[in-house]
Formats: sequence, structure tokens, C-alpha cells
Amino acid sequence: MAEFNRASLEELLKKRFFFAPSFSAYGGVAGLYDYGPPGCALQANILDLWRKHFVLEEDMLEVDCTIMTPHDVLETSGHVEKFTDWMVRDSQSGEIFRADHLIENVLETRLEGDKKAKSTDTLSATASKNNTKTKKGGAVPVLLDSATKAEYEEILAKIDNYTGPELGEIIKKHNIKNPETGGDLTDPVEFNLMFESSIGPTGSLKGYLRPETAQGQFLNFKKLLEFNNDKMPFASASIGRSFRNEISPRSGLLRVREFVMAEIEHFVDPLSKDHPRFDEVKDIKLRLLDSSIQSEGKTEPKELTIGKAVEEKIVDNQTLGYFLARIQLFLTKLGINPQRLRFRQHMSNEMAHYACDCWDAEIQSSYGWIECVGCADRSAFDLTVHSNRTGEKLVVRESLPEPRVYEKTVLDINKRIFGPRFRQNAKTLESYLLGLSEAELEKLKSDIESNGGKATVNLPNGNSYEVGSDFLTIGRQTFTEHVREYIPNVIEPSFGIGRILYSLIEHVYWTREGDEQRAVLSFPPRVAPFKCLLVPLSNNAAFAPLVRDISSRLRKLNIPIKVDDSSNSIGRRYSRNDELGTPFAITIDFQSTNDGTVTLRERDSTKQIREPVDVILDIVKELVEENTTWKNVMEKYTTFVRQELD
Ligand SMILES: Nc1ncnc2c1ncn2[C@@H]1O[C@H](COP(=O)(O)OP(=O)(O)OP(=O)(O)O)[C@@H](O)[C@H]1O
Repeated sequence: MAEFNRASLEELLKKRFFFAPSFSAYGGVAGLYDYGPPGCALQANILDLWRKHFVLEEDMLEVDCTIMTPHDVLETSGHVEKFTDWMVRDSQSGEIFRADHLIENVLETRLEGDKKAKSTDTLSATASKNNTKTKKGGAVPVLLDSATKAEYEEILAKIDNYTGPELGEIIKKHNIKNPETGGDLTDPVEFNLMFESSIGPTGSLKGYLRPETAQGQFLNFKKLLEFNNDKMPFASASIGRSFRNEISPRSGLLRVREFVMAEIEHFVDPLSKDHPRFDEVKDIKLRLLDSSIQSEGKTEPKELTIGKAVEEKIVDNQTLGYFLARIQLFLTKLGINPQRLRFRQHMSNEMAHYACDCWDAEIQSSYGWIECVGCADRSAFDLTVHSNRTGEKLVVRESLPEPRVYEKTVLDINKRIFGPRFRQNAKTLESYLLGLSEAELEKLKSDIESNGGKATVNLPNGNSYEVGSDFLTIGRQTFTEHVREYIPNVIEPSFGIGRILYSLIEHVYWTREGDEQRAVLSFPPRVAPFKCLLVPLSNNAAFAPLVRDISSRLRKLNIPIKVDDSSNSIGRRYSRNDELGTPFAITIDFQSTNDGTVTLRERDSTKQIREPVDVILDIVKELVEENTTWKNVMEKYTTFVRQELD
């Protein structure tokens, strides 16, 4: 098989209109793409499988929330302040780069140059390692000393973890410039990725195009819990467009400014993150690049069953582990090569402060290892912050089988003395005292007791007040609870559909050797944009009734077909549909008009069988629904040979 060539694949995707830059007549806009018919069908099939694999299989509650989101929601979620990337500018040309991506690109090219230098002997003795450029021609062969090489490898392994100033230091230390022009770069500055807008004519209500679908799900939590008859755990799910004003989108569909996401929010009791169906997946092996491997600067994942990974606490809990395994099953069902799939754990400084564990499903393509699904345990963060901001309780209330009796240190304030004594400061002091933890109350109690009934409290606003036992009583009290109230934790698998779609295309793309190399996209039948090609041998009118009859029967079976009755040779028509990834082709020839038999060709093997139409339609249905395989069919029926040459 010929070596992978991205330019040829891109040419094919353009020619067959899988997708193309939007508004190209106006010069196009980086990071915006339109999908053509096969791209649309492929995306619809991926989403269909996603719905079946997750929403139906797990009884998830699907919601469709608005894209336009008010400022306050995204301020509360932290996006207004923190949804940023670091950007640098070429101080001469003004060209803009995302700082971490630029460093990654330059260091990878230098390492590639080192490899080339070792293998080719073309080392230029005068070239400095800092001259290595990412020109289209590729890396300049320049040897690196072992310490520099190790340092580059370590930076690359930790590239997602650096702060802006740290990225700036790396740029200076390793003399990183604009790879195309050699221009100097400015210090990194933070750039918020959300598209801002205003809602309504007055312009007073600020809003954003959502950068993820999650917030709508959190804000519907109460209604969803009620819909689920107050039963926990449960998951919501949402498919929809998200928007990110990416600093410098240069990797095709992998980094765009508008994309389809499919997200799940699985709400779980923080005291028990076991999953009732974990046993079903526990023996599935995953390639795990955990944080300890990365902190050693290594990139080789370890292969482990998810059962073992959870048992050894490499993956924090069963629910998170369950979803990692289910994500792998989904991706491989689509046709992603399992050897080019790994799960990378976030390092602690890469993870949001509230998250307790986070893994990315990364898929390898010609762009490197790219995160296609993020899977995070977000603890109770989202529901807590929205609840605090709005005053709406986002909690689960569960009747306890046995009442819970417990003791607690509590504070009682005699308001008749407290109010007049502290007057305008009474409210602030009261809310401070009521917010003290049990341990803080115990400390205050002992301070008061050891100080002759008085103690000084220092408020965060800098004011100090003297409090005493004449109006404060601190002591243990017994409580009986019949209901447990808690804020659920959230486990969030978040899928970027465009990234999965593009990676899948790379994984199933190959070229058939022959007189000329012909491209094939070997999509599994269930995701292939078109399932069956219908080709009359020529445009002879005698074939028309059979074409009409078979196509209408295939449509009745809900099998998406393409009829190709063009005057091209049969071989040319087969190969055009191999490029679309159409797995099966029914051919009508002169024998068909005599005896009612047709042939069925399979895309990857190009093998054909000949049977009566009824039999062939049954076989196609079984194949498309993946109830049988071509191998099984070949074992049962005799091969038919057709000349496919042009
Ligand atoms: N600009 C984008 N273009 C296409 N898909 C994206 C983009 N940004 C994120 N995604 C997809 O959405 C998923 C969830 O988003 P998440 O916020 O976890 O990504 P991220 O960590 O910001 O990604 P990255 O670090 O690559 O920018 C990702 O796994 C990815 O598949």
C-alpha cells in the first residue's frame, strides 16, 4: 500500500465534496467549513451511532438548548474570565500564532531535523539548531545535542501545562521565531475564545455564542431530575454547534471556529461513583498515557484493562472508567484504528482546579495525536456555582432508609444583645460568624473560654470585632435527619464530531495499487455516506426498468443508494464510489435482463457474487446493518469475475 499522502487525500475530499472552506468565493475565512453531501451523510451517521451507543443504550435524557447564551451564565461558569488561549504576534509582520502550538510545531520540526541529520549525513556544519524552520520543504537536517533533545521532548510532553509567562520563557530560551519569516515574537497575551454579541435591540444584554453545550444542560438539571422521577444517577446529553474564536486555525477540520459537539453530563452521587454496568466493560483494554508517564517526559502509553486501571486508582472512579471504555467502543465501532487511539490523563496543573480527574481520547492522524473526546470528572463545580449565583437549589434530596442522627458544633447568637451592640456592622459580622466551619467554631469557643469570656475576630474585609460569651453560645447539638441533600458530581464526556470525522477519514483511507493508484475510503457499512451503488453496465434503455425497480426496493429498505448510469466505464464508476467509501455495488448487466440475477461487488476486496435480485437485496440489508460480514457472504456464495478495467 502506498504511503499516506495528505495532499492526495485533501484533493479527494475536495473533489468528492466531503467538505470545503466556506465562502471561498469571497476568499474564505480560516476555521469555517461547509460539508457537502458525503460529509453531511457521514456526520449524520456518526451522530446516529452516537445516539444509539450512548443516549439509547444508557437511557440518557437528550436536550437541545440555545446557542446564544447570556453573559451572566458564562461569567458564573468561569468562561468570561478563563476561556482563553495564549497568543503571540510576529513583531514585524503582525502574523498571529497560538503560543503553545507554535512552540510544539517548531520543536517537533527541530527534532525531525535531528533525525534527518542522523540518517542522511547532510548535516550542514555551519547551520545553527535555531535556524530549523517549518518550511513546506520540511525540517532542515541539523543535529541536536542530547541535553537539548531531552529538553525539547520534555517540553513537548508537557506542552498543555504551561502558563503564558512560562510559554514566553520557552520562546526566549529556545530562540523560537516565526517559522516562515524568522521574525521575532511578542510576549504571550491572553485571548478569550468566545464570540461576543448582544441580545435584543438595546445592546444592554450581553451574550456569547456558546463555546460548549454543557451550560444549558446544567441549567436544566432540576427539570431533568424531576423528569427522571428524582432518580439518581442519570445523564443528560446534547448534540449541537459550539463556537470558538480560535487564534490561528490551520489544521483543517481539527481546529475550526464553529463545530458540532456531542456532550454528556452524567450526574452522580459524590459518595458513590461506582457504575452499575462497570462489570460489562471491566475487561476492555485501553492504551493509557497516565500523568506519571508524562511527568517522566515519556509518550508510550501502557495497555491495561479498565478494571485494573480503576482498581489501581490510575483512573479515579468506576463511572469515569466506564465512560472511557464506552468511548473506545464507540470510536472503534466507527472505524477508528485502536492502535492509533490512546487516552491521555491531564496533569494536575493542566486540569481545571475543581476537576478531580480528566482524560482525553486522542486519535493519531497526520497532524499528530489530537484530542477528539475530553472526559472529565468536574466534581460539583458547575451546579454549585450556578446555584450560588441564582439562589436556585440544584440538589438531590433522598429519603434515608434510616434517620441519620449526628452531633455538630453550632453557634447561637442572642440577637437582643448582638444587634444593638454592633448596629450597622451586625449583618456583616453575623454572616461571617454563621459561615464558620465546625473547626473554626471550636477554636473560637476555646479562645473565648481561655480569654475570660472574650475573643477578637478578624474579618476578611480587615475589620476586627470583640465577641463574647454574653451573646454567643457555642456547643454540640444532636440532629436527626430524614432526608439527605447533596449536590451531584458531574462526569462529562465531550465529543468533537468534526475531529472524529476527519480522523476517521484518515484511518480508512488507502490507495489500491494498479495501473494507476486509486483511492479507497473503507468506512464500515454503518457509517459510510452511501451504502450501495446501483450501476447499469451501460446506458442501454433495456436496463432502465430494473434500475427503477431495484432502486425503489432499496429505498424501501431505508438503504441510502447512489445510481450511477453515466457513460463512464464500469471500472471508473466503481472507483469513483470507492472514493466515496460506498461499500457495496449492485451491477445490472445483460444477463440480468434475461434471468433476473445481478452482481454484488464489495469495495475493499472488489470481489463479486451473482444471485437473483431478491437474494442480493437480503444480503445487502444484512451487510448494511452489520448483521453479517462480507467474509461470511463469500463463504456461502460463489465468486463472479468481472473485468473492471477502464
Ligand atoms: N476548535 C475546535 N475545532 C474542532 N473541535 C474542537 C475544537 N475545540 C474543541 N473541539 C472538540 O471539542 C471537544 C471538547 O472540547 P474541550 O474544551 O475539551 O477541548 P479543548 O481542550 O479546548 O481542545 P484543544 O486543547 O485542542 O483546543 C474536544 O475534545 C474536541 O474534539
